[in-house]
Amino acid sequence: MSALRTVVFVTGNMKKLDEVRAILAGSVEVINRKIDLPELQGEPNDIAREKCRLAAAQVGGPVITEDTCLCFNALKGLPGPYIKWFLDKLGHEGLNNLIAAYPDKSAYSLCTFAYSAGPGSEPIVFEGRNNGRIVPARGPLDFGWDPVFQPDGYNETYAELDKAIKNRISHRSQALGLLQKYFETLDQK
Ligand SMILES: O=c1[nH]c(=O)c2ncn([C@@H]3O[C@H](COP(=O)(O)OP(=O)(O)OP(=O)(O)O)[C@@H](O)[C@H]3O)c2[nH]1
Ligand SMILES: [Mg+2]
Repeated sequence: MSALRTVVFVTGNMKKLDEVRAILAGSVEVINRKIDLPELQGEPNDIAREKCRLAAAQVGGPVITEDTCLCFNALKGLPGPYIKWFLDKLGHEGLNNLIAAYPDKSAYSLCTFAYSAGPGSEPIVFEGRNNGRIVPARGPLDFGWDPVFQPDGYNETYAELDKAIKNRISHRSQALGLLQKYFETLDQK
């Protein structure tokens, strides 16, 4: 049996790390470097690539990074990559209030993983997206905006869903599925 691939995941967010480890369990071993990387402003894809370039330079080897957005359709995709600061300042109720004047409560969670083979090596990105809607907070409050995001096809918010179900359907697991496929192509070379 071949040894598990090992990757360094640069993130300051231990909740992300837990989910990534759970989703990749048995296929990839994830080592964490806890660096809160500066983030460029702009489109999610560009933010994800730049974050990965910085991470590869700091670590001096192959890395993955991840950037998560929560996008409200009524606001044409905002707060998007700025959700961390909106959540921090406004809280769950404030996120609901942002779209109170709009009948459209639909939203999507977007996760962009980026992989760089090392310093100077152009990052490759893998995107996962899950559609849903913004609801008043329900469920445990231990991870970000999970209590206000209800994925399509479910009566529960991400926070209320069993962790195994969230990890099967989430933005994060879809993006990681693509990353895993990419790693498989590398293994075949
Ligand atoms: O309820 C949630 N369910 C999720 O599945 C999820 N994934 C990320 N987040 C939050 O959304 C912002 C993204 O910002 P972000 O991508 O810059 O992350 P971060 O700064 O925390 O870590 P990192 O940039 O060091 O990796 C941060 O507030 C994260 O806590 C989530 N909240
Ligand atoms: Mg961040």
